[in-house]
Formats: sequence, structure tokens, C-alpha cells
Amino acid sequence: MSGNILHVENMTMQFGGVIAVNNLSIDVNEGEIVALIGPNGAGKTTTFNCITGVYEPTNGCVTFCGSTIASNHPQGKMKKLYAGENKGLYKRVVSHTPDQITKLGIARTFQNIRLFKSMSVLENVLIAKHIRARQNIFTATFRLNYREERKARRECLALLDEQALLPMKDDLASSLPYGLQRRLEISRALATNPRLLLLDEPAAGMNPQETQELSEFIVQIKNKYNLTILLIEHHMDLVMQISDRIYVQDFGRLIAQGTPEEVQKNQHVIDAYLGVVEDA
Ligand SMILES: Nc1ncnc2c1ncn2[C@@H]1O[C@H](COP(=O)(O)OP(=O)(O)OP(=O)(O)O)[C@@H](O)[C@H]1O
Repeated sequence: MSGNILHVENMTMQFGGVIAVNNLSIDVNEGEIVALIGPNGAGKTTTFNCITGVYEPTNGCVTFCGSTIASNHPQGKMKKLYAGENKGLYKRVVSHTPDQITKLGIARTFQNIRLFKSMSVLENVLIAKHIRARQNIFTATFRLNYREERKARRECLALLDEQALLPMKDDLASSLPYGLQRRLEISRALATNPRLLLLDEPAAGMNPQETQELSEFIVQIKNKYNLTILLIEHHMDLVMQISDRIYVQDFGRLIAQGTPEEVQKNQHVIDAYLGVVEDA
């Protein structure tokens, strides 16, 4: 393992009166699998949304591979707003769109699988691949990047082969069984060549055997594609088995962090989360 790849510093995300993420600081080092766990409504998905540019954090800063990708605090750079009700005003903010963040090397999957259900398996992966392509409306219209398109297609077919999805390449995404839809969603994320992969409840809806297979799959893709992984998950077997470190969030705040052994023994975590799971 080597240096820091993701640094989240004092990040807060407020929706009106709701503080979904409260002064959160986390670090992820290259090559690690890090889990973010906590009860329902703890702020985990909102944390992912702030890291991936879906939301601009109300406060705090996110750094990826040493570059600031979101910043909104008094020391932040002043930016002029050109649209919206605050047009013309200056704001202390640095923010990127989700597409820009994907291009920088962060990919994610969602709690509820988000595929283009009426498109084929191959088309789903090709669309993700195009986020990284050097296309514009002109080159796309006149197909000037034909060589690049063919290369993208070859790479997507190879990826589907590696993920055992090649036999279904022409099938509609919606026709795949649930477990394979999850795998396709992860393949789409991999098609963008990420360095950091964020997985939001990848085992949701899976039985114990599928969850075990998924644990092995996550470790496999991490090693095969040299990934760093940050994941949100409620299946504690998976979390404890594959995580190098765990952060625990509750009511937006970080309440604990450490190795799986340390977190399992932490009384705050047992009270806020693990105890509840055992009793359920
Ligand atoms: N766009 C939004 N507008 C208003 N409130 C929001 C919004 N997004 C999230 N919240 C609120 O922020 C809090 C944290 O939600 P979040 O989805 O991040 O939790 P979570 O830890 O991911 O929960 P779960 O494990 O159930 O997915 C909740 O109270 C939620 O209702």
C-alpha cells in the first residue's frame, strides 16, 4: 500500500435543517479497501454524493490524488456564478461535475442499480467508456474518431469477457438476473478506468451465498485493475472480511474508525449500529 488517494476534510452537507454529513474527515490510501458503515440515514450516500460532485458540500474540502475536487470554506477560491438566482455574485467554492470527476478517475455504483435497461449489455458499457473518450459533437457526427470507437469497442468486449458477461453482450440489460445486473453496473464503472471505485451497498438484496461471491469478486477486481475501493455496506460479513479499515458514521458524524477487529469491539459502534443489527 502507498500514499493517500482520497482526503475528505471537515466536510458538512446541510439540506435546510437537516445536517446529513457533519464535519466528516476521512482518508483512503492507494490499494486499500475501506468501508463506510452506519445506521440508515447516517449520511453515507450523501458523503458519496459530495465526493462524486452530485452535491457541492456546504463546508469542507475533498482532495483526490493531491488535487482539490471540492472545496467550500472561508479559505476557498472565489468563483463568479454565471447562472441561477445568485448570478454575478462571487462564491468561495471549487466544484466539479460528476462527469469531470469520473474523468479524473473516480467511478461509482449506486444503491439502486442504474443501468440503461432498454439497451444491450455491450451498449451500457460502451456509453460508460465514452465518458473517457476524446469526443465532441463534430467528431461524433462525422465519425472522425472511428479508430478510437473501434478501440473502445474492443476494450469493452474484453472487459465483458473478463467479467463473464460476454455471452450476454447483446441481451437487454433488464433481462439479466439481479446478480448479473450488479456485475454489469460494476463493469460500467470499470470501463471508465478508475483509480478509485466507490460501491454503494453492492450486496443489497443478495443472499448469503451471493454476498460471499461478491466479496471474492470485489477483492479480485481490486487486484486485477489496481483499484482502491471505498464501499458502503450493511452486510457486516462482507465488510469485516474484505475491509482493511472501517469508518463508522452516525447522524452525519464520524463516531469510530479502525481495523475490522477494533471497530467490532468499539462500544459506541455496538450501541449505535452493530448491536441493533444483532438484535434485529
Ligand atoms: N437531497 C436531499 N434533501 C434533503 N434531505 C436529504 C437529501 N439527501 C439525503 N437527505 C437526508 O440526509 C440524511 C442522510 O441520508 P443518506 O441517504 O446520506 O443516509 P445513508 O447513511 O446513506 O442511509 P441508508 O443506509 O439508509 O442508505 C437523511 O436524513 C436523509 O433524509
